[in-house]
Amino acid sequence: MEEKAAAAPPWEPSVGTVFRRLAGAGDSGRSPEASLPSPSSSGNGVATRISNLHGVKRKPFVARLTADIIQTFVRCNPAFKYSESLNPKIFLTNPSTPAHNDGLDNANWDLILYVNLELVNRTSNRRFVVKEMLGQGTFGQVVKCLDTETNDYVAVKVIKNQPAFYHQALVEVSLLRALNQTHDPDDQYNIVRMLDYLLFQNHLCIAFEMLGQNLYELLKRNSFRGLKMKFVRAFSKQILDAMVVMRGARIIHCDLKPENILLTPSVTTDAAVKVIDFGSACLEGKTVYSYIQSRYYRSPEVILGYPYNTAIDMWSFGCIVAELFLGLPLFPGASEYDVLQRMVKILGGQPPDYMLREAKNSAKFFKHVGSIYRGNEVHDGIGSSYRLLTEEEIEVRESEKPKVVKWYFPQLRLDQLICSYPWKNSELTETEKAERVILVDFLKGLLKFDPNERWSPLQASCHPFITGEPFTGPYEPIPETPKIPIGRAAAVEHNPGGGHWLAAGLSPQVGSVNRSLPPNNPYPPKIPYSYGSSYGSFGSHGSYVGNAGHASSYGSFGDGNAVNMYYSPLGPGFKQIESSPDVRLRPRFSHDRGIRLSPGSTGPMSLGASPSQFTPPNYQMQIPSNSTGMHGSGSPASGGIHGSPLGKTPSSYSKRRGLPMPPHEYPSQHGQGRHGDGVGFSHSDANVRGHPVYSQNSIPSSGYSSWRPQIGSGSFSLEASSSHGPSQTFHSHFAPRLQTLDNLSDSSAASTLDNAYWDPYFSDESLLHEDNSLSADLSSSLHLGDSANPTSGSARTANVQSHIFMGSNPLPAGESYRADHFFHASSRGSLGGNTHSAVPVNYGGYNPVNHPQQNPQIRHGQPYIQHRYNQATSTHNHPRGSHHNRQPAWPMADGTPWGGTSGHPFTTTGLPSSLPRKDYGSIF
Ligand SMILES: Nc1ncnc2c1ncn2[C@@H]1O[C@H](COP(=O)(O)OP(=O)(O)OP(=O)(O)O)[C@@H](O)[C@H]1O
Repeated sequence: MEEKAAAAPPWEPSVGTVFRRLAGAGDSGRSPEASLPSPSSSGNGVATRISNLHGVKRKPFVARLTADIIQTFVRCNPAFKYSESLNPKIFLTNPSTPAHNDGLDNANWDLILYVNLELVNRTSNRRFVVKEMLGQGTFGQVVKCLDTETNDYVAVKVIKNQPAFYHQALVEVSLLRALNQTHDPDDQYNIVRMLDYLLFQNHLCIAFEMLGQNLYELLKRNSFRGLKMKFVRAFSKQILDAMVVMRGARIIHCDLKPENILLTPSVTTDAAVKVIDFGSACLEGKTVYSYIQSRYYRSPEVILGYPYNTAIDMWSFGCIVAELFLGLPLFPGASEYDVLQRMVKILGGQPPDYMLREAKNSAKFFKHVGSIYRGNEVHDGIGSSYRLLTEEEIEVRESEKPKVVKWYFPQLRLDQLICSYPWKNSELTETEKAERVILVDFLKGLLKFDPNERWSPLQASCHPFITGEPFTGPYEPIPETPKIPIGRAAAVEHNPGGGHWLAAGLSPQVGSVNRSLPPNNPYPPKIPYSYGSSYGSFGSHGSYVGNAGHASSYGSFGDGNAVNMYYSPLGPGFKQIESSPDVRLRPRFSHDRGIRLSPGSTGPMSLGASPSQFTPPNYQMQIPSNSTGMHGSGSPASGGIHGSPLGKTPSSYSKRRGLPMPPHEYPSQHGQGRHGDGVGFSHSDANVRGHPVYSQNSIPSSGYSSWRPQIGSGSFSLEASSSHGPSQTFHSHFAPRLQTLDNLSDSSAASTLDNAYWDPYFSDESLLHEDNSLSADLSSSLHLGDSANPTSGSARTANVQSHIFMGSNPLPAGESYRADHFFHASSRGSLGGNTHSAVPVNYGGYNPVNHPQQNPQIRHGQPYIQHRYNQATSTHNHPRGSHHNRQPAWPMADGTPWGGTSGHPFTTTGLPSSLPRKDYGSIF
């Protein structure tokens, strides 16, 4: 070779051998050797060595040393053996130190996830290969996974291995399943699709379609400058569409906020979002928890401890819309008091007197300054008998200053705030001014203090801000149904223990009134219209006493005389997944499927006080009154926890927000979340919360005698009746068919509880001694594959016998929602011009949920990979090719930036770290 090289010109490859093109893909049909020079021609054996590597030489050198390194090694050394199991694991969970569940979980009961771990649905053998962390929330971790069945990426929520999380996640599964399959079967209404759910290593895993970044991140990326009006409108409309469907299904989301609105992948200029996270949701009429919604988005009625319904979501929605425009939260209070005073200042009113008179927490925030005369109530606060306490008064009362933070925008009324944004001398066009006037009018309807006056999603959908119709003056929605004010139809008693009893049948909804369409009803009867004032059981403060393996839902509903209680998340028809993933939580009672009260029973739920939305209150009714409680010191429900173990952990907080976690933001550590709310925290309340003991005197003495849980009698039985469930006619096409079930009580149920029923820390060993009879019979519509946990015995086997209650198709045969494009991103919404292809508002046949069909493929297809919290770059290409790796919709594909307001006063790229966005009140 040296000779040849010497002979050849220096710029020319010597023999065309080593530099000669090797056999490759294009050489098909030729043997690799055929394309090589013969050893004799090279004369130096180089080609021989090359030919020995013919298996790998087709690939670029870099590939051979990276992606094909194993093959290369094998070629070099046939004795080389590769085993994936020997790979060092790339852990995604933090901390990744084994602590529970035979080493599978960390100290937070999170499954220790690592790259390429396969989450297997044992029933279907569908596998989800973990790829990377997407986010961490209250319930566990959300990871991006490769669905080996479809070869698409999906987002899998891996729920913590804790009973309360598990049960609440079941509710999420149930509600989403109902929404997806029954109410939005064609994926038109901007609600996230649930693809599968399974049980893996004692963790409930829920697979969702993969979505993009959330609206909070979007605002953040826009330096909190707010979005262009056209995007505000487009997103508002889409969220409203989802809310119309949710309300139709009587589902209260309970945690609407920008973080739970995710962008869908966008390949066009259209901006599309979907609502996620039904982990806090409940059915209207089965509202159980009083401490719900994230603080900034928390409605006045929730803050005040007043019965609530789907109107609380409308409040949150109003906050979101304002935030999308302003770029900053409208009521970023550091405590509930702070939020309230911002509401009062910005909106120029206060909650109506009837609400303040009846709400449990009124005295924490308001001072009664005069006699209450019926009919003398002015809801805007003028002439009210109540006045918001000053900070000084709160301080005197609570012995500590209320938590308040400075305002990040001028203290202006809503209209000024919107119309003068960005609050410096900037020229607005006439169109912009007019658009803002419409937006203000829109927001005013959403942010009405009185939930009975607050617009419904359907009413809001008809507002000119959404429809693009000419705005001729303050919008007057057409009434959807005769109003039965929340709370007015029912007496409210204050539980001496701090609980809040909604007496009188638990539901003020008079079914018969709402069963008929109002004569002037402008809407076709496709959407339920009568739930506005229904709320049913107002079990506001169930203390955590554990959840012995039953879905935590119960609540009540009824019309007039009947009250139905169920332990099922979806009420009757939803047979609880009998077994929790953890054997400790397996059910002990067979009455879990439902409890029906006898007609006329109007007993309140026996609820103590709990700050947790997810506090399962049911067993409170079954714990002997002399019980000292079973919260061991290790139990999250014990002591200072005051309720639920569903604590937002500091880690999840900081991970999601990238913000420091102030001590008061640790509800699970310090008790009940409320604690973090400064004035919202009541010590007396706290003493009651979390007390597991059923207390007779916590039940109002009068009027409820017809219903009592059978405590200590060896049974837990309630009379059943099939005649007073809500009738089918009560629900329209969208509504879940709340069928009644007979014989749901079981008098053979045990009456006593031991730690295994409720104490998440109860020893596994104890359970080994127990019989297996409680292994659930897992054959039903909820198929949770058994845990792959090798320790899973039969007792752990969690067959699920669950008939998730599904209504029928929401639309009558032959009817379908219009599929017109409702939103065109390229359009410029302008006043009165109807330039954004608004749905023609035809009150005679208006369908409020017209949905864009512009990107059907993206609703089903997989989006680009958007990293939200770790912001890491994906190393995993989508297996299906480039169209799955679309760029994020940032800016819009047509180059339109999201924000459009110049001269925004904020230069920060984030909210001050001292300003946590929420206190996770939705959980606690
Ligand atoms: N379908 C999805 N596609 C992409 N990312 C998702 C999806 N669902 C959830 N995520 C990500 O995971 C995060 C947590 O999800 P989710 O809100 O459902 O959990 P959570 O435990 O209920 O959270 P939170 O604490 O906000 O209540 C979300 O903020 C989002 O970033």
